[in-house]
Amino acid sequence: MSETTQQTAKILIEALPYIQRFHGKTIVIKYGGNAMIDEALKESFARDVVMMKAVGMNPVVVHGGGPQISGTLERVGKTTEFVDGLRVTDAETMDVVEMVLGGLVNKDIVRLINAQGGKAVGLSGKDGDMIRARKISSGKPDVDYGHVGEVDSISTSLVETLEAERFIPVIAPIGAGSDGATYNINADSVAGALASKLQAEKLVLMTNTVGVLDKEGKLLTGLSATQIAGLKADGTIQGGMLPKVDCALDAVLCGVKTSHIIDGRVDHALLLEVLTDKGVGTLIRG
Ligand SMILES: Nc1ncnc2c1ncn2[C@@H]1O[C@H](COP(=O)(O)OP(=O)(O)O)[C@@H](O)[C@H]1O
Ligand SMILES: CC(=O)N[C@@H](CCC(=O)OP(=O)(O)O)C(=O)O
Repeated sequence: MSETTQQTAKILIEALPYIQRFHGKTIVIKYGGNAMIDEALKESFARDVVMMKAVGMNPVVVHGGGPQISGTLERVGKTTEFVDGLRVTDAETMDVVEMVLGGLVNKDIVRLINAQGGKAVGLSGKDGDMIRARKISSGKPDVDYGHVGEVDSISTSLVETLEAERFIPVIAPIGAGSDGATYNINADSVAGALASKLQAEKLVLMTNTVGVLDKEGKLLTGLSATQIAGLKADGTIQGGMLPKVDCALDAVLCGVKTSHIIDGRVDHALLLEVLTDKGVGTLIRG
């Protein structure tokens, strides 16, 4: 047998303990809009999700689509502003967010997963009364976030029903408020809250950096709550990385075994994280 054949067998067998450990376990994956770069990468993401399902895990996908929302807003001539990583969302912007996230982006991911042989079901947080949201305050007197919400409560019965029937839930981060309004929720926050409620084995946040970087731009492979507080205080962690580390940390503090921030621009990053010895990205500990 050739050396490469042996190497292939070694790589395959390396996955065995992970397949055994994660069999029947829920893994919540946040697929960020910045990681949806091209068709080939999106296809390999979909293949990874289907592979996870095929070996007995329960992947649940929560997706973003920030750049896709911004692109559509630009096309209709509407400016958009982020404050501390969250999009200020007036009523008109909310309509666009719901159309882009709940429609285009959601159905694109569903299509990709189904094309790989999975059975994906696209949902927004409104379906099955899954996500109840409440308006958040920016804490700044001059910034009204409008329709930006945070998770008030999550019902997991729909996700659990889908999991039991071997479907793969694909969820857009939109919630309904008890005030009748629709809310735009940061996708990382939805993924974190859902992972906590499901007591998931893992939360994997896929983004467009190799992980959390220090002041010199070097990858931090592991982070504790104390280290995160320090990096936030000195401005090393900022913008979109703020809600990401916050929800990754909240999730592990609420019982999710591990949270990971990984580079979604790398082909098969998800599979490498879940099924191999190679730690990729940043691991968040409680
Ligand atoms: N310390 C840091 N390490 C890595 N990225 C950081 C850091 N601080 C801020 N960022 C920024 O956060 C971005 C990731 O957040 P975001 O753009 O919201 O991603 P996503 O769309 O995947 O949710 C990175 O591309 C980077 O510009
Ligand atoms: C309140 C808020 O900022 N919501 C996000 C929702 C999408 C998202 O989180 O997308 P990414 O994960 O691709 O950044 C937004 O409007 O962009």
